[in-house]
Amino acid sequence: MSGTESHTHREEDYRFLHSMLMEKKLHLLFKIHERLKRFEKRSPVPVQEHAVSLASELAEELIYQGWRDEVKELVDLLSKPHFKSLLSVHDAVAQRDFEPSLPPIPDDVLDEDEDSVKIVSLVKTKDPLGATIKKDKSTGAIVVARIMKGGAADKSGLIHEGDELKEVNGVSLEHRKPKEILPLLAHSQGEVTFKIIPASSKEEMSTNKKKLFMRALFDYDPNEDPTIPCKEAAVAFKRGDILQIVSMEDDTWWQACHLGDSKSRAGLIPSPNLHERRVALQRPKALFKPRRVKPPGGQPVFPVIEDVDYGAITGIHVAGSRRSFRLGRKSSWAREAARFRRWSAGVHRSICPPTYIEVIPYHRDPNDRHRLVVLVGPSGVGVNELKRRLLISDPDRYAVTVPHTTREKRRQESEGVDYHFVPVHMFEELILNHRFIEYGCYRGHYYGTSLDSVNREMAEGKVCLLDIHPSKIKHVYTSEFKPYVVFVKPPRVEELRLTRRRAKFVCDDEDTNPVRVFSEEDFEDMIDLAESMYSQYGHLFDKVIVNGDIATAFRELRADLEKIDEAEVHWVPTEWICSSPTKARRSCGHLTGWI
Ligand SMILES: Nc1ncnc2c1ncn2[C@@H]1O[C@H](COP(=O)(O)OP(=O)(O)OP(=O)(O)O)[C@@H](O)[C@H]1O
Repeated sequence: MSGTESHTHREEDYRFLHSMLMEKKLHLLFKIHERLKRFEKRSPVPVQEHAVSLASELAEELIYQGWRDEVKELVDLLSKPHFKSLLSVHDAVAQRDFEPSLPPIPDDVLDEDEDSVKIVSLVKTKDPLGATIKKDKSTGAIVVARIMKGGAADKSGLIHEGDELKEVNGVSLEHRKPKEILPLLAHSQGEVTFKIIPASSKEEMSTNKKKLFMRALFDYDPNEDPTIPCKEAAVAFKRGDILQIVSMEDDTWWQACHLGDSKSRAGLIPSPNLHERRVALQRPKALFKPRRVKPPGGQPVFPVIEDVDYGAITGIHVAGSRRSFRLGRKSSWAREAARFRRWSAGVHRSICPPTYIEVIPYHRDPNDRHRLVVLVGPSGVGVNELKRRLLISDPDRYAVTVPHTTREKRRQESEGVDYHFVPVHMFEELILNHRFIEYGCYRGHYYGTSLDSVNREMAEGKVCLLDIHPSKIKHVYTSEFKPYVVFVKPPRVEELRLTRRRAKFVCDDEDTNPVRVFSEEDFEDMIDLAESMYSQYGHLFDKVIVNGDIATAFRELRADLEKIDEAEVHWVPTEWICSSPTKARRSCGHLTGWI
């Protein structure tokens, strides 16, 4: 009370406070509180757990002690129902009988390499467990999506959001859909046993960087590297290999091992910084020296010409088929300019070369859309021919997009089959809204392949075959399309001569001879262009098919596409699946700039 005086100005307040603090009940409450606190500190354990039987034994004993008043009183006390109930509650608490009885953990439940697995048993009442589950898109695992406050799962404190469910009552949940699992839970009565990988242990794993994978975007051979600190400690790899990164602590040399080889010792690989520095130091080859060229009869211009190799009209399709007029258009002037483009591309690449891209496994659900198949290659190499053969081989499986155009519909053509015929203003609106993957203008008319046309085929459940210039891959390099990029490469010139003897291709309509055979120059251009495409965009290619003998190339392509479609795991860029960048991606932040 002395402490309160300065704060209480009014007499009545003071009196009220005084009477309250002097209240006997309040003092008793404090005493109880202190007792409980002391009691808690002692953490009492029951003296024994069978007070009920002890009391009845005692009562029996007492009977033989003769009926003295004290004995009689004690026997009366012990036989009172309230007292008996009190002892029985004591026993229940002492034996922790209020908790559900759980079955013993089966012996075979833990695999040796699953040391982070947790077995959780809950007693299920009629009420639901109070948790929702979902399938993790990237891993295919069943994970706890939400825990409802106050539900059985929440009260148990044993299941948490993000936990991966491996088994329910001994039934494996692998390859199961959430809707197949719910009945499993609904029908369980009494105890439900879960095998769980706790979310916390998964986080630990990722912070330990045990599960960080990168796809190599360049070839590395330690035997050719004079700067490697120790050749024996290095790991060789090829472009496209998946590496498990185990340490990024050193700025110059990372540590990694090949996918599936994690049990063996990790080795050194060049860090992105090191590889970039090295490439930047390499001087562009003298072979590709830029030259000023003059267009025929025109002003001398600096030869930066948009898409000379591909013509100014990339992306013209006739019902999804390319027209091969591009080679035919080439003049010696255009050829010279193309050479400059190759040189400048080489210089540009040497400034920011591709190094690694973080990837994660994507488990494709059979109900998911097929991946988009992108076919790229130099003009005339046979992309169209391969696409045609795929379509004929299985028209129910494969499809191509219907292009848009602003030109007049011809008599034999149908809307939505040969083209989507649209007015110019609509085409330009689609351009402004970035709805085209590729578009161009030819003889005063627009032609283009839209994202919507690809989506349409994919939504039909078809494997959509898209044939675009590699510079346009970036428009479909997203989780929505998950493109699988096939590069069709010409064989050596001798084989081209042999295989293309009878082949003809469609040239520019303005050409005197719109359908003509390949010339030596065409072969040279095709090989040159393939080389520059590979060096500039090779990091985006998932598969390279050499189109020498057409039947062999077609068989290889079809088998590869079937294999991809059936594959359980697809290693795809992490950013297609996860929205938040990991530490690793932050350290390779320039990766997104590559495409
Ligand atoms: N492996 C091959 N052997 C023989 N001829 C081939 C082979 N591949 C393609 N051809 C033929 O070469 C010509 C050009 O092929 P195609 O039209 O498929 O090329 P493309 O890559 O689609 O070129 P563009 O994009 O310029 O149309 C066609 O006559 C085609 O039948």
